This record gives sequence, structure tokens and C-alpha cells, in this order.
Amino acid sequence: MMEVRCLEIPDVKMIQTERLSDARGYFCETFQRSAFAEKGILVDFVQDNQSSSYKVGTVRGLHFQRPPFAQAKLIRVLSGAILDVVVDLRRSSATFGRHIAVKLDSQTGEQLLVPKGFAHGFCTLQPETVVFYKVDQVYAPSHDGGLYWADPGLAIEWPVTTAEAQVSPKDRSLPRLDQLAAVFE
Ligand SMILES: Cc1cn([C@H]2C[C@H](O)[C@@H](COP(=O)(O)OP(=O)(O)O[C@H]3O[C@@H](C)C(=O)[C@@H](O)[C@H]3O)O2)c(=O)[nH]c1=O
Repeated sequence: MMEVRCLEIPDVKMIQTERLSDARGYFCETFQRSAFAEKGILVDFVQDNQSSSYKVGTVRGLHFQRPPFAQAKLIRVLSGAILDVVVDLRRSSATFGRHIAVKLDSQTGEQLLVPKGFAHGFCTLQPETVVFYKVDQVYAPSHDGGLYWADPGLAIEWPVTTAEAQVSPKDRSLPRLDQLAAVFE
């Protein structure tokens, strides 16, 4: 049993797979290719990634890979919690430039499916937060792209200010959306 819920941008989906509990704890199939396909989610994941962030208020993103290395991502939190954010970068989309922000935590184990054509990032809400995600294209640093997380034009309500956030030097100098050349059609 899995539940798939479309968010305000319908290609972005929240996924809850069933947790089978017993006296020891729970067991859960977090990804099963044919179960996802039955729900219309056809992705060939080729790489799993994991990151751990020490502090609350660590921001990673907003990232994407340019075609032909664009990635769909299936995100979940193993420990801690995040505010997960996606921005629609598809120029032909009615929701171009709009974002979705959802809380993901290890309590519910809900997963976020981010299609190709979106920038993705998150802010940790707890210390020692571990994020795990599957991607359907390999890492291609030559095709790395990004968007400045605190771009006021995006109007994302982050839980931290730019002064408080823990951000990598690379992420601090990413372009705003109005400085970004078209990436996705
Ligand atoms: C993303 C990635 C990074 N790396 C290396 C590059 C670098 O030396 C180190 C850290 O990379 P970054 O600073 O880009 O890591 P990080 O900021 O955590 O990047 C990630 O952010 C989130 C929001 C995403 O959506 C991911 O797709 C990815 O872009 O890991 C890989 O070897 N493989 C990978 O797939």
C-alpha cells in the first residue's frame, strides 16, 4: 500500500509507503519500482545519495543538473527534519518560477518526488539531519546548475535569515532566477 498525493504543482508528489509495525519497530519498502509504476511514476533510479548536516539552519541548494543530465529525485529524511523546497524552472510551465515547500521528517518517512525541470534545496530544522535521495541520472559536475536560495523574487519563506543560514561558498554565489538563462523548455 502506498499513497501518492499531488501537490500544488501536480508533477511534484508526496509519497507515503506503508510501515508495517510490530513489537520491534517497523518495516517499510521505501521504493519498489513496479508499485511506483502502478501509480504512474516511471523512473529509473541509478544513484543513491546521502548527506548529513550538523546544524539547524543548514541550507543546501537550490540545485539542478542541466540536460541531458537533468535528474528526477526521490527525497526522504532518515534522521531529523527539513523544509524541502522545489522551484519550477520549466519555461513552458504555467507555474514557472513558483515553488513548493514541504516539511519532511524521519517520523513520517514521507518522500518527495521532484521531477526533472525543478531546482531543489532544503533547510534543516533539526541538528544532525540526514537526507537520503535517489536520482535517475548520474552526477555530472560539468552540468551542475543552481539558483540563489534567498532570491527575493522566489518569495520562499525560509525558516532562517541569510545571516543565520549555514551555506556553502558555492551556494552563496548562485544566480537569481532573473539572472539565469533558460535551462528547461
Ligand atoms: C551532488 C554530488 C556531489 N558530489 C560531491 C561534490 C562535492 O565535492 C561534494 C559536495 O557537493 P555539493 O556541495 O554539491 O553537495 P550538496 O550541496 O549537498 O548538493 C546536493 O544538494 C541537494 C539540495 C540536491 O538536490 C542534490 O542534487 C545535490 O545538488 O560532493 C558527488 O561526488 N556526487 C554527487 O552526486
